[in-house]
Parts: sequence; structure tokens; C-alpha cells
Amino acid sequence: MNILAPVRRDRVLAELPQCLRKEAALHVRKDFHPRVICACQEHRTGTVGFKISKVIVVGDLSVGKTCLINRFCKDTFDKNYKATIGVDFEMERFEVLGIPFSLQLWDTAGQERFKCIASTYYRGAQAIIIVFNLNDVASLEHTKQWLADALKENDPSSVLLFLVGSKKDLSTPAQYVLMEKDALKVAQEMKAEYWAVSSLTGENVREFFFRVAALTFEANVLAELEKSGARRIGDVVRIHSDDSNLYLTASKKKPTCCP
Ligand SMILES: Nc1nc2c(ncn2[C@@H]2O[C@H](COP(=O)(O)OP(=O)(O)OP(=O)(O)O)[C@@H](O)[C@H]2O)c(=O)[nH]1
Ligand SMILES: [Mg+2]
Repeated sequence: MNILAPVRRDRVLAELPQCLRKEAALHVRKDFHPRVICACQEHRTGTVGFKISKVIVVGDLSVGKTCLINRFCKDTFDKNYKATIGVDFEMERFEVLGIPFSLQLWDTAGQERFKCIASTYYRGAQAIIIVFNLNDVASLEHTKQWLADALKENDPSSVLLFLVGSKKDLSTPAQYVLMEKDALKVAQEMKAEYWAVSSLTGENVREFFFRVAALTFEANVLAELEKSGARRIGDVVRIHSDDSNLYLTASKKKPTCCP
């Protein structure tokens, strides 16, 4: 018996949400990986339907991490700054391709004096969201350090990275274009998917979190399939062999000896 209440109707994903910019995307496929679609139809997703995936949100103080999470989870926006002390978290339930899937969003403190507490919660993340302020170039430069710190506690080869520019409502179109150029470069260097959002207006917030949920789900199912079936002769899962995967094909090509 399912004792959980049904997932909210606006958290149901039947299709793969698309990336914002093809130049800095984790992959550019139009749909979920065919193996994932097939596994979901046959309910062969292993523990994925029961698992809670951890996502950590890091970045400089006051870039808007808490507001971003609150806009998505509670549809609220607070114009007054209240620093996060240590960490906070929100749980968000989705249904992806008919399978229940939950994201635990860890909102960490950007203030230096709380960083020590916050970093103890970095471990075990499936996705890392690095936020910077689109109107503050220093916050973009600092994203590399935030990433380095977060990766110390996680496996860089399996974690999904997202670079998110916040407060888009405060940039003029011309300012935005300039900042986006730099941000795309940083995203490509760190192999992260780039997004630009505004928590004040809500622009791209829902689209962004749906993309995070979808890609985290997809990666989890592929990992489960690899664990359970990849070793069977004639049923080898080629997770990294898709040409539409920008970063993996660009720099992490598998040796040709792999079947
Ligand atoms: N105009 C505008 N202001 C924003 C936006 N997002 C956040 N802010 C404001 O920026 C300030 C900081 O936002 P927070 O979300 O608290 O920042 P934070 O990154 O969580 O900060 P720490 O918890 O200290 O790390 C607040 O005054 C927000 O109202 C946005 O999209 N647009
Ligand atoms: Mg905060």
C-alpha cells in the first residue's frame, strides 16, 4: 500500500525538460535516454523510486540561494536578506516517467563564518548547484572555489553540476549578454550546465529545477541499470556513448576496447 500522498500534479514530468543553452548543457538529447524510458515502462528502476537524491546549493553570500529554493518550493519571495546559518533543507517530490522521485535540496550558507558548518553537509550529493549573481562578476569568479570545496566531499565523475546566474531581473539586456558570455565559459570549464534565473519574477526557476530533477533521475536510473544488468553478456549499458552528451564526448571518451 502506498502511504504517501500523491505527487502534486505540477511536479509530474512526462518529458525531458530542455537545457537553457546548448553550449553549456549536460546533454542535448531531446528525450530521456532510451534505456531509461524502457526501464520506467517496465518498472525496472531498482531503488530509484524509493531513493531521495541529495542536491547541494552553494555560492557567495547573498547571491540568492535561499530565494531560489523558496521560489520553487513555496512560490514565495522575500526582498529582505536573512542570512542562512549553517544549512537548511527542503524536500521536493516529483513523478518522473511514472516513477516517484524525491530531491532533498540543501541550502547552504555563503557567509564565511558559517562555511565550516555548511561544508560538513556537502558529502553524498548527486547534484551540485553553484549560484552566482549575474550582476556581480566577483561572485562568478568565486564559483570555481565553491566547486572545488564541494568536490572535495564528492565523486567528481558522477556528480551533476549546474551553474546558475541569479537576479536576472536586475540586469539590462546588454549587461546580461556580457555576463552570459563569461558565465558560459566558466560553465564549460567546470562541465556544468548553465542557467539564468530570477527568483523575484520566477523566470526559469521551475524550468531549472525540473531539469535538475530529470537529469538526476536519469543518471540514477542509468547507474542502477549498470549495476544490475551491465555485466550480462549481450546487455551492456553504454551510458557514456551518446554523441549528444556534450561534455562526456568532448573530454571523457571511453577507450575503444569497451564494448
Ligand atoms: N531583485 C532580486 N533580488 C533577489 C533575487 N534573489 C534574491 N534576491 C535578494 O538578494 C538577497 C539575498 O538573497 P538570499 O536568497 O537570502 O541569499 P543567499 O544566497 O541565500 O545568502 P546566504 O544565506 O547568506 O548565503 C535578498 O535581499 C533577496 O531578496 C532575485 O532574483 N532578484
Ligand atoms: Mg541563504
